Amino acid sequence: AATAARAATGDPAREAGDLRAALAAAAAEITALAERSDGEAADILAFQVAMLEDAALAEGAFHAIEAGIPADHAWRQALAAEIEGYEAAEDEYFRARAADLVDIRDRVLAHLTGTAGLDVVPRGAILAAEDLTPSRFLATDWSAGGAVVLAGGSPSSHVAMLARARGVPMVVALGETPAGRVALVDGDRGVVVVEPGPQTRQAFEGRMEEAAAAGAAALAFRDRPAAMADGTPVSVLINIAEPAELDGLDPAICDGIGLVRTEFLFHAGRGLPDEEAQLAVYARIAAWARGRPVTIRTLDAGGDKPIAGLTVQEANPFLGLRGIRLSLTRPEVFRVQLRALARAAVHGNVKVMLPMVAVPAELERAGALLDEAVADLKAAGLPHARPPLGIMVEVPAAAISATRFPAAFYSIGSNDLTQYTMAAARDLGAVAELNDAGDPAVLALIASTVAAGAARGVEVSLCGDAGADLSLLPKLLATGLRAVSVAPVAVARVKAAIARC
Ligand SMILES: C=C(OP(=O)(O)O)C(=O)O
Repeated sequence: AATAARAATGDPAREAGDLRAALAAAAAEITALAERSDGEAADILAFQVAMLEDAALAEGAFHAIEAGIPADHAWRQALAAEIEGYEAAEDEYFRARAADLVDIRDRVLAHLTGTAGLDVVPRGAILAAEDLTPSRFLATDWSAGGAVVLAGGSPSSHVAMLARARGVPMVVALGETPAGRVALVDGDRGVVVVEPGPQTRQAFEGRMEEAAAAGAAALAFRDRPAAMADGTPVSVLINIAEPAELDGLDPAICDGIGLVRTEFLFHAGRGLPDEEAQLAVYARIAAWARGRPVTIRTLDAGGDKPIAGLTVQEANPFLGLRGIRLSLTRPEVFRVQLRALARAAVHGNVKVMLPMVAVPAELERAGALLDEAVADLKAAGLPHARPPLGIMVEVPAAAISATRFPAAFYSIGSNDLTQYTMAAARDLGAVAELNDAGDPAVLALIASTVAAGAARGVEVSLCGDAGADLSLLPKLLATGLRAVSVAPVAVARVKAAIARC
């Protein structure tokens, strides 16, 4: 939130009004939080509300606005001076208040820049909870840092995957959380140290420095094409779950986008997105890649990804009406997405991918609907192209007999393929050990999919989290796999690991 851009109105009266509204909204938000808190947390929040309601805090900002400075800049400048003052204080109590001011600054900025509604996790804070939904995670601004510890959950759940993609340290299935206490979160080892002593802190800081150094060394690989030790090229693509992940990212670091999860469009809480709204997003993503392939997955709702107005409650949601099954039962919704994708195809190298395909008839029916959408667009004179149609291989039935599917490409969804092969739900900590993508049974299905791709002469990539598991990469490449799609933050270290294979 502290860095989001805002378009200034150029009118000091409106800018002042916007700042007043943002101050009031932030105060109301913190008051509501304080009402749900107790102890020290409630005291800190009450202090923040008092600061916000003190007219002196924003006085400098309102003067700057009168002089023509936009509201967000004026507020940032005014707070910078205050924060500096507190940071320089002799008294430890006052120094500690600087963090509260940073929190207040960011909340008000979130309202000014339209990212309000996002919870801002302050620097160094750990979110402790029983569990966390993917949409709640996405509604939180992690740009300042922060970590998550969960009493429940599982390392292969969607929320864990989102945290990995954004580099947010998360430890799950703790049984209980250290709420309200000081802790160190070690996401690499899955360890939380509560009330660490000075030696533990020092050792931890040393490891953080080492990790930063290893990350810096891997960075040298990020901008080059990936190749194994003997020079064999390997494609490294990226996965994204929302277009904001592309902001500031250079497409030259990857060979394209191997997976765009489109669920974010349907989570916005404004009903199902229409064709124009979808087209705008897909076209933007396609154009970003500058000619590189962009594989957009059709809606993969259901399972642990419920969508209001679309999915239904089921006893076994992972085995139910999800992915392509749901799209085929709601053709009026599916058609809108297919039309938007065909229209976006003129903006770049778009490929369309179907999730949860179990039988060839699903691919055939989706292909017929895509053909219909293309014919309608042609009749309406709208620019379009027919994108190649491929499938996710994530149901064992498809992996065992992939050659039966006349798909333009295969993309192995190792997260779901693992849960279905091992019969171990990806969101359940109790069976997390069984949910192992490196199990020989899962690797055998990956190898058979790679062989099917070779037999049919179509591309095979892997877009599940296994692709970024450095200890698993050598085994994946040993199956003949030559394309992986990983979170943007993982590109450098995956390329570095491929070079060691
Ligand atoms: C990439 C995958 O899809 P998702 O994690 O979005 O279900 C997968 O199952 O491996």
